[in-house]
Amino acid sequence: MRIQSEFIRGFSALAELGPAISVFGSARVATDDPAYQVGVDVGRALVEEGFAVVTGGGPGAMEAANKGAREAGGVSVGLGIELPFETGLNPYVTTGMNFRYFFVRKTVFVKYTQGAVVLPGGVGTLDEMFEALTLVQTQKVNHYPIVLVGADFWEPLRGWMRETLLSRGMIAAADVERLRIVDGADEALAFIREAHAAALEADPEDVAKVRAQQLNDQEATS
Ligand SMILES: CC(C)=CCNc1ncnc2c1ncn2[C@@H]1O[C@H](COP(=O)(O)O)[C@@H](O)[C@H]1O
Repeated sequence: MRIQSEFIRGFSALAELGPAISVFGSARVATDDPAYQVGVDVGRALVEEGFAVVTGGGPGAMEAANKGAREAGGVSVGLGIELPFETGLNPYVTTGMNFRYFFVRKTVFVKYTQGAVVLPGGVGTLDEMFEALTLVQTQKVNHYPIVLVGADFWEPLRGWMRETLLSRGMIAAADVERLRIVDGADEALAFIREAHAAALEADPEDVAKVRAQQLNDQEATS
């Protein structure tokens, strides 16, 4: 019951959200780390392109993206998680809620956004990135660009996916190529823009359908 009500709360909180992009990344990046500034730039660039920014609402890269989004006057969403060591939502979140369950929260990230920008991070970031990739690979989610920012950080992972996963037949070449690696906010935005435009072209009613689906879900669960 608790799980169900958390899904409902999450769906209701974001039902009216327009086009949005998730930003995942390390909770541990310090504000003076250059990676923090990349997060700020990503948040700002997404808002300037017309997207709401959705993060885990915590510190580090999440805070950076929320800061950029908020400072650009956009919708800055934080889907927080209740943890034993309470950190709370960062101060740049304009729309926030806290989840008890990571898996509910992960569903909400992918369901209510049209793509993901992934900044360098640890297991939490990898979990979110692979969740999104699994849903795309299995076509549970379509037209969902995933862009990894920071070639030096991400190339070794993609290399391992090619050399080990692909060569042993555990993954398709297309799945590896789905992960676009870029450097910096401008390149990340260019890819998201291109992918979003392609999605709209493939299905011009895409955004409208996403909206309608969200409203249906909300009605079905209320
Ligand atoms: C300093 C610290 C560990 C704070 C934890 N506070 C957190 N607050 C919100 N989301 C989080 C937190 N830790 C991990 N996550 C989730 O996992 C990702 C970061 O995990 P990591 O630091 O890469 O592995 C984020 O995208 C976020 O969605």
